[in-house]
Amino acid sequence: MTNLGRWLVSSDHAVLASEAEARDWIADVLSPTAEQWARLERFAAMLVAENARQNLIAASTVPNLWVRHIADSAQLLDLDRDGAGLWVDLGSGPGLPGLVVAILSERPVLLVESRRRRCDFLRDVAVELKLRHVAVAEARLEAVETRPAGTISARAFAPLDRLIDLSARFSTESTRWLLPKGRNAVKELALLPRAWQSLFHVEHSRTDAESRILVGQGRIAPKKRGKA
Ligand SMILES: C[S@@+](CC[C@H](N)C(=O)[O-])C[C@H]1O[C@@H](n2cnc3c(N)ncnc32)[C@H](O)[C@@H]1O
Repeated sequence: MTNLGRWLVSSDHAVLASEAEARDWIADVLSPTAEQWARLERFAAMLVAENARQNLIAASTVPNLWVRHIADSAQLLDLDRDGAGLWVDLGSGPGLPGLVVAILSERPVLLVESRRRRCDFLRDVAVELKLRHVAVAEARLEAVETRPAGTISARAFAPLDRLIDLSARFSTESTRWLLPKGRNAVKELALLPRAWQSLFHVEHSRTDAESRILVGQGRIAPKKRGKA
């Protein structure tokens, strides 16, 4: 670890450079069972097929699906090995990272997604892959009933201060925050209130040399709002 500004940053490591490397990394680090591999393959196939019907992932990323989406999601599990309790994935879209987490672990997972067609896909995958520990909240996050989250993840969901503000009510002292934030991670972190910043450190992404993942632990009090 090194210090970058006020934050501890994990050591740099080689990024996954090919689809084969992404698969090997998942196999080596997360040791999926044969059944989990089969589910992961089926999810990948369903995602590509559904992408022809609705815009779920950029077409340019399909040839690199395992690096850009599957391993990119799976790396969050590696950062949460001792995690427990409900995993809440905000703005799950096609289940990235939420469905990958559900396939590779037995953690109960709540996928929060406001768009109906995306929720239809999430439910179809959960039924087809018999992921009984997955629930889909088809709603805006703002309308989802508060419950304690063991882990909160959000990929490409909202600017950092907004996503934390919207989801703070789900956090407890033991909540782990896993927020892939691309190239602007440190900049976004620097804009947070100091009290929030201190809960986070910065990890390098395995899938993009420039991308970072904000990893935090603890309860964040939602901002106080005046009466409308
Ligand atoms: C850019 S997509 C990212 C999807 C997925 N996490 C990924 O990385 O591929 C953002 C998703 O968040 C959903 N979303 C945006 N605002 C939301 C809200 N307030 N509550 C629930 N879902 C929301 C959108 O419908 C969309 O599917």
